[in-house]
Amino acid sequence: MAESVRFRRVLLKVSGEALLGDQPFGIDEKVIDRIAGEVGQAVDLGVEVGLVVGGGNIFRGMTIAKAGGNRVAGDHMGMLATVMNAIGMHEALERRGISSRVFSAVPMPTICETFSQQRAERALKRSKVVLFAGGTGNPFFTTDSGAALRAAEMGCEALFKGTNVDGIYSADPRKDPNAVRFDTISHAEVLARGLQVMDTAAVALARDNGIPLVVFSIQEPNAFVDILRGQGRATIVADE
Ligand SMILES: Nc1ncnc2c1ncn2[C@@H]1O[C@H](COP(=O)(O)OP(=O)(O)OP(=O)(O)O)[C@@H](O)[C@H]1O
Ligand SMILES: O=c1ccn([C@@H]2O[C@H](COP(=O)(O)O)[C@@H](O)[C@H]2O)c(=O)[nH]1
Repeated sequence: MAESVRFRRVLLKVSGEALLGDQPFGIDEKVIDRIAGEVGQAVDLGVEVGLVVGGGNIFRGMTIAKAGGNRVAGDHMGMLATVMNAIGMHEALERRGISSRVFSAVPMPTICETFSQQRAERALKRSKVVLFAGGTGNPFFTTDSGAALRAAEMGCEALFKGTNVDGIYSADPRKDPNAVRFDTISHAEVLARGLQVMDTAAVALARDNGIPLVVFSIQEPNAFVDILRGQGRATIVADE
């Protein structure tokens, strides 16, 4: 009999920064291989997995904007960074024999497929991991928003954010040693308190579509699968 899991279809957002490992830039092959393996375990549990990888290990548009440059051009570069990471993750999955497809919000047909909800749906139903690259395809957004958008479009039961911290705190735990961690919190409270672990647009989109958020440390080996099994450490964001 199939093992029971909390969700049957999820969107996993992995922050680009998490792929750095010990490096200052780019992708640590050991890290991406471990994450690919954990995604494969989720598929083996019968979970349909959509995957969004951020671009923070390569480029963020705000870097250019803060230096007085053109934000739109910077965001275009950031979106391309997310495509690079998606291709890297696709390779890592395929090396492990985990079938996956890359759909980009920005058409680049010689490199990967252009996003189509219908084709992504068919791929998920066939137990393929679906990588959503290029964020929303628009500047002034982030991959958190892209992940919330795809989670809504694909009818995901939860949006997992795998990041460098083990949940949502009352303040950024990397800056405030007195920050207090939440086990559960509502979307409304995350927004009202201005908690920055995910961007506001993403939290609002998840709230409006009744999608719970699960914030956990992707640095913690097996956390993703443990949480799917009803164990593991995470902050759950859900309506009261
Ligand atoms: N209230 C909070 N609770 C938890 N983390 C917070 C909070 N406020 C800010 N953060 C910070 O938010 C970060 C999460 O964002 P993350 O690094 O995953 O960025 P991202 O934009 O999603 O991904 P990328 O690295 O691809 O740009 C954490 O590392 C944490 O330091
Ligand atoms: O919809 C989107 C998604 C992303 N961007 C740009 O890409 C970078 C990297 O994404 P992160 O979410 O920060 O990892 C982001 O900083 C934006 O510059 C975008 O423009 N639109």
